[in-house]
Amino acid sequence: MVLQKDKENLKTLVVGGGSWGTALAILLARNQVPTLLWARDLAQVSAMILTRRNDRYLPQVPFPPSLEPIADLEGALSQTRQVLVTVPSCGFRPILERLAGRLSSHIPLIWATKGLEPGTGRLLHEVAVELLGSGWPMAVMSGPTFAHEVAVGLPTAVTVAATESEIATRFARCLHGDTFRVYTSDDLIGVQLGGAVKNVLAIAAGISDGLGFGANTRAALITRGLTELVRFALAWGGQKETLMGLSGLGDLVLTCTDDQSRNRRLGLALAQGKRLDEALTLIGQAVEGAAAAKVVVARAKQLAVEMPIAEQVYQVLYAGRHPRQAVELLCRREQKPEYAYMGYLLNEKR
Ligand SMILES: NC(=O)C1=CN([C@@H]2O[C@H](COP(=O)(O)OP(=O)(O)OC[C@H]3O[C@@H](n4cnc5c(N)ncnc54)[C@H](OP(=O)(O)O)[C@@H]3O)[C@@H](O)[C@H]2O)C=CC1
Ligand SMILES: O=C(CO)COP(=O)(O)O
Repeated sequence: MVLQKDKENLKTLVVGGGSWGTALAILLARNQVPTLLWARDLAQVSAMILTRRNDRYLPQVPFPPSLEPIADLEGALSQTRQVLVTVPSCGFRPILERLAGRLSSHIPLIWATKGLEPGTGRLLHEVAVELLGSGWPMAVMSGPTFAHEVAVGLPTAVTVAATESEIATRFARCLHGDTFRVYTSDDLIGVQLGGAVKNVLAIAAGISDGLGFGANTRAALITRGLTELVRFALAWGGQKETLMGLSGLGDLVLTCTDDQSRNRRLGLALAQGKRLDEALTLIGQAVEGAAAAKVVVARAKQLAVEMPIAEQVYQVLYAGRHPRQAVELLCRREQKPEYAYMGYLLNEKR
């Protein structure tokens, strides 16, 4: 149990001043958790101190009094009781390399990043274990959460999975409030894979809608996408219940169906004939599914898991396949029983 007094003692450092880091810092501070928000760009930090908003990534949402933007990462670490990393997956290792050696061993590391390590395809907790050591208290939060909706206080629910239940419970209490609900879990693998793979599938949903296909197609993509996600996560050691929960199905539905999603918007732009680099520049924010498509497809091959939708997204992004042809190829796949993947759901060996 974390009392209000304890929350006030749980000064939290949010590392990453993008839309998600800012929304979470606002949420924590609104819950009376003293919160430091670090961004790598000094000019951005100075502007946030001056205007008490993040005009670059989350305009219109004022900072609560207990939120303090900060430019000195090392100085911030010396004051903090827990660290929440919110940079995109490409920045995860570099940030942890800066934190390692400066972070005291009892300070939990939590991240809200959704992705695998670009290049290696490793889970982010594997990167964290490599850099901080295996006994380090760590947790990941994930779920259906658009930053703006969280920042303005619309009701939202997430999952926090941790190496120790006490870490998850303590962090959950810091986030928990009238409009924010946190469920805890011990399935770090499942929670991370849900967040990483849904981004790839949201690109597929965007492509489908951008091509003018209908609600039937979108529902089929989400459902068959979930099948791929479950197969992949079970083969990796995740738990099926996790994939049916907020960090799996919940986030998949959210991201595939609403244009607040940057991954979905990437798919829409590709379907309209934009090149990948053009579309990414236009969106101008983290689009994790673009990097995730590469490593998810490579990992699926290693694990001998079929992921036809992710494979087609990869082909459109990196092999010049026309989006319309990708959809045709998916439809023309050999006929099979819907539950051919049931062995995975029952945790049977293939
Ligand atoms: N936005 C959302 O609704 C949600 C996002 N997420 C996840 O959160 C993560 C961050 O996304 P989000 O905040 O939306 O992204 P944004 O594009 O809004 O912001 C990215 C932020 O990360 C910073 N950054 C980028 N690379 C590095 C790096 N190498 N080192 C330090 N900082 C870096 C950027 O700094 P600069 O401005 O200087 O480039 C910027 O502050 C992603 O994994 C995303 O999937 C999860 C749930 C919801
Ligand atoms: O993760 C998110 C919602 O849960 C944000 O989705 P996008 O990164 O696609 O914008």
